[in-house]
Amino acid sequence: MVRVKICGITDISSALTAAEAGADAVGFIFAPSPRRITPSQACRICRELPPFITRVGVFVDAPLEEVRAVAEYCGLDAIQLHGSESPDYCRSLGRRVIKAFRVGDEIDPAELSDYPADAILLDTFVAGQKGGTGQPFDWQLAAGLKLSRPLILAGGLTPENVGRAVSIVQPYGVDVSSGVEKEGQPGKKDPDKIRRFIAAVKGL
Ligand SMILES: O=C(O)c1ccccc1NCC(=O)[C@H](O)[C@H](O)COP(=O)(O)O
Repeated sequence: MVRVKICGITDISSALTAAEAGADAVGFIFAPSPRRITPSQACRICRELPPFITRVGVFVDAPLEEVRAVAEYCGLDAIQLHGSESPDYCRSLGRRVIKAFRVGDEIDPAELSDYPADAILLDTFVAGQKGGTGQPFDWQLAAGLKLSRPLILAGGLTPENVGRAVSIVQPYGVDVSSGVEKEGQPGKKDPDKIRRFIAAVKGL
């Protein structure tokens, strides 16, 4: 079954809605973003979540020590990197890592395969934005992609389009942020959209 990560969580209620609806993971943004959260807020949410939900921290070119400290403090299970972090940076983290690559007109499978992450996330390239763009890329570019690590599809997914995206790309998992938010309110999740997104992926 395709796994679901609900990203850009900023409050306990949305985290619990995601967990109850069947999300496998939730994400916290520790980088400049309208969805940015402080480590102490994220820590409080992590403590309220039930077991078996993966807690993911999202960072963009943050100092290694900062990432390690936040991961330890919040009890994060995985780190998601959305910047230009080097392979050595990734190895030095000593944690499970999801590396985001932003897709424009093409995908270079060798670049993805060479990076020492536990999973590869494909997101949409939008100049000046590191993530949470709400824009899809051409899913055909990722159709048939053979990687040695799990592939997570992101970028502009919604309850309405995720079923088609999954059928084309057949990813290990999907990741959504703005597609499950209240209209025009970045960081404010819509419980109904969260439920409909997860149901669309898992056929619930
Ligand atoms: O969501 C953000 O604001 C963000 C900012 C900086 C780096 C990463 C960010 N989000 C990471 C995610 O995992 C998002 O789910 C992913 O980019 C997809 O976003 P969306 O297109 O809004 O569903």
